[in-house]
Amino acid sequence: MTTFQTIDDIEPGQRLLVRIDVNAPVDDGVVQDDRRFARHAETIRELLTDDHAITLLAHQGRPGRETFVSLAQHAEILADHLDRPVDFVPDTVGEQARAAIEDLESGDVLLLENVRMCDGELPEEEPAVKADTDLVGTLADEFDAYVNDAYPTAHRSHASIVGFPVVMDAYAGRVMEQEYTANTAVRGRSFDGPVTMILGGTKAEDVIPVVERLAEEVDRFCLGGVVGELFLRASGHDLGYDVDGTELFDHQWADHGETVERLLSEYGEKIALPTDLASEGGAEGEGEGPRVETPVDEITKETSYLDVGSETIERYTDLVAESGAVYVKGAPGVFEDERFADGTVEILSAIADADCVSVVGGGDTAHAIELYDLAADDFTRVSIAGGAYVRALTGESLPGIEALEEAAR
Ligand SMILES: Nc1ncnc2c1ncn2[C@@H]1O[C@H](COP(=O)(O)OP(=O)(O)O)[C@@H](O)[C@H]1O
Ligand SMILES: O=C(OP(=O)(O)O)[C@H](O)COP(=O)(O)O
Repeated sequence: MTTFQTIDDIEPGQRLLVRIDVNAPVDDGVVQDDRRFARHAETIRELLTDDHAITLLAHQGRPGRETFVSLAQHAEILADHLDRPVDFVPDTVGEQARAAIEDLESGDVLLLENVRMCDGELPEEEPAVKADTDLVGTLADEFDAYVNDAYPTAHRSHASIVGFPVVMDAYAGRVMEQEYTANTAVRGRSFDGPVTMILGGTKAEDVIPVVERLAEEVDRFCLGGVVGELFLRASGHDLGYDVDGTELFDHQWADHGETVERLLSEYGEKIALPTDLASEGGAEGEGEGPRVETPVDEITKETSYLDVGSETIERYTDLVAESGAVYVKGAPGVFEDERFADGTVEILSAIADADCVSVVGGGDTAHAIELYDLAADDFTRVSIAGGAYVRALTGESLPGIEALEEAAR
């Protein structure tokens, strides 16, 4: 039983603004198709059967990152999934966008430009503040109702997530409804065996609070990726520093280093850290060097480590094999590069083979399942969300859901 309205509650033939999340991996400027497109295509297809005119609003990356690109390619990928045209306009809130929206007829689908290119979208602020942005004020006038299908962004108090429900009728899309219900249901379940959580990826700030919030429910946390290196740094290793211009470690350490140190001292017995890591070998300038593994005790600050090593993989997969439930958020290594995919692929394969309840979350992590031909059916659930899914596990409320609930009241 949901406490918000869904697309079942919308009268046919409306002009809808639909927020989706097709934030996808980008490889050398090329946007990669992933499960998010397929899932949102299902919602859009369902809306089209009710003769709505649909304008899609979405984001990609964050300003300053390589993944911060236009949504032109996203429109093409969506069109392939829908097997019908999806128009794209390189504007979100200006005259060009408004003209394209006004031209829309029932059964048309239009995608607006990356909403994170608009002032007012990104800083996380209260819904009333976000409702007061030019973005919300201008676009709200063009539509009969707002649909939020962007579950993977439901944990962000951004204008396109929490602003529109303040000023117009707001409904949850199918992805939002199904992901929210399924992820919330995992919380509080009891399992036949220890609960293991694999934590990795780059967004350490989304993952660090999970250790404390789930310390009661989870028996052991197996860390990898950037978050693993930050915990190794806290435990006194010469690791977890930005090298070669990366911007992954030092700012997250500055913001969360003290928390990581405290978590390690309070929950250390539950936290498994890598004992070896993999990096690129070979002399500088030689091109793609081979994978080289180094025990963490011999590691130096000057090298970028891109995967957990074989000894760590064996420890983690042994823990997985004896688990009653395994949750995953974030990849243990840079699996997009085959040399550094062992940790991610072997740990995911061990979970797929284990006789346990398994939930894998995170846009990038879920992408690894497709990239390496693992069967999604071998997992109990593959969520298209990362940060939002772990918050659902911890019982923390999601601003995007709260906004829909408030609109329903
Ligand atoms: N040691 C590492 N250094 C840099 N990037 C890493 C490392 N380990 C994993 N990653 C990257 O983390 C990404 C996933 O991070 P994140 O966005 O936090 O997870 P998700 O999207 O699954 O929620 C992967 O694409 C992977 O390349
Ligand atoms: O991909 C996303 O989150 P995820 O990496 O937690 O799955 C969402 O699109 C949110 O993006 P953000 O973490 O840049 O706000």
